[in-house]
Amino acid sequence: MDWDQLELHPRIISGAEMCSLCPGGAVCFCPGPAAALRSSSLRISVGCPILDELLRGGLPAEGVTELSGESGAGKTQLALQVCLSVQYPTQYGGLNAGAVFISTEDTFPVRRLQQLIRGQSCLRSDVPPSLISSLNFSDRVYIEHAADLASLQECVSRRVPLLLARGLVRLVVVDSVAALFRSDFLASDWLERNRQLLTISAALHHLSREYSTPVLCINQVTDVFSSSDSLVPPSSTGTPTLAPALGLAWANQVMVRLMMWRLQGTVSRGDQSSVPRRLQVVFAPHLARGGRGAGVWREGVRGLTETA
Ligand SMILES: Nc1ncnc2c1ncn2[C@@H]1O[C@H](COP(=O)(O)OP(=O)(O)OP(=O)(O)O)[C@@H](O)[C@H]1O
Repeated sequence: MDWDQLELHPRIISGAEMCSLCPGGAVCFCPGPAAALRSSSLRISVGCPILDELLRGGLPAEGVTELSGESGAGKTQLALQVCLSVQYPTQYGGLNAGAVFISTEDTFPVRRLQQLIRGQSCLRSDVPPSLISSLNFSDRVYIEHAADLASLQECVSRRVPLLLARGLVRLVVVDSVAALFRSDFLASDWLERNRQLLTISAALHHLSREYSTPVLCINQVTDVFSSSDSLVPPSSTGTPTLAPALGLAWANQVMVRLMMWRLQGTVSRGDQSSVPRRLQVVFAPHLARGGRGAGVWREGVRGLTETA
């Protein structure tokens, strides 16, 4: 499969003048993706040099980045990893601050976070061990639960701004955006659903802009039966194909879209094995399309070397 030949997204993201977040004369909530990237060349390392290379340093330190993918792809694993990375000083790819993790579906995976914290000295061999052991990682991950849209709105408009204003956090993770929109609306409510989507995304953009903070939104995928709409084959033989959930109304609010999915087979390393994954850049104003293989290990998500 030549991944770069995939028809990834219908819209064009090219010049500094084009704001992909506010198409068609809609009310503009944002400075546009290129402006957001111009204002800061800072990136948050995702904790692995191979994946950072794909992302030209990591996640942009401003704007809304979406990570979508099928269940079990490793989206939450990568998001947790970034919640730790952001705590390092900037020379190690962090922003020297904590993260707020808004969980909308499952209970927050506390034990897995603790395992990832213990694995930092293995994952982050670029960081002095004394620095790793001096950081109280778990004290700087703030967990919020939002079981419905009203709670999410309350969270992003009241509690999260307090954390940001006090300088306690510099990363907002929402895991996941799709869950609430799937549970709170019937298919016939699409107009109200889109209105709520824009309200939530406006609040997230406001947080990002006001506090110079990156927002990472986890999204799920839906089956797509038209080949022209499809983004990703779930496997080499797979039909139907998969596309991020929530449609174009949401896609147009996102500055960077990444996808992650499981491939077939197994990769091994020492006493561990993993289902191989792929992290793919679907669109981003500063990145070429491309992807890298990855595995989920005890210490976290790592890109695979070409020979792995
Ligand atoms: N301790 C661990 N060691 C190795 N791999 C792990 C560990 N914990 C989880 N994983 C891997 O991560 C996968 C789950 O990843 P994750 O929870 O990030 O999925 P997801 O993409 O967020 O899925 P969903 O949309 O269902 O929440 C497991 O299926 C397993 O392969």
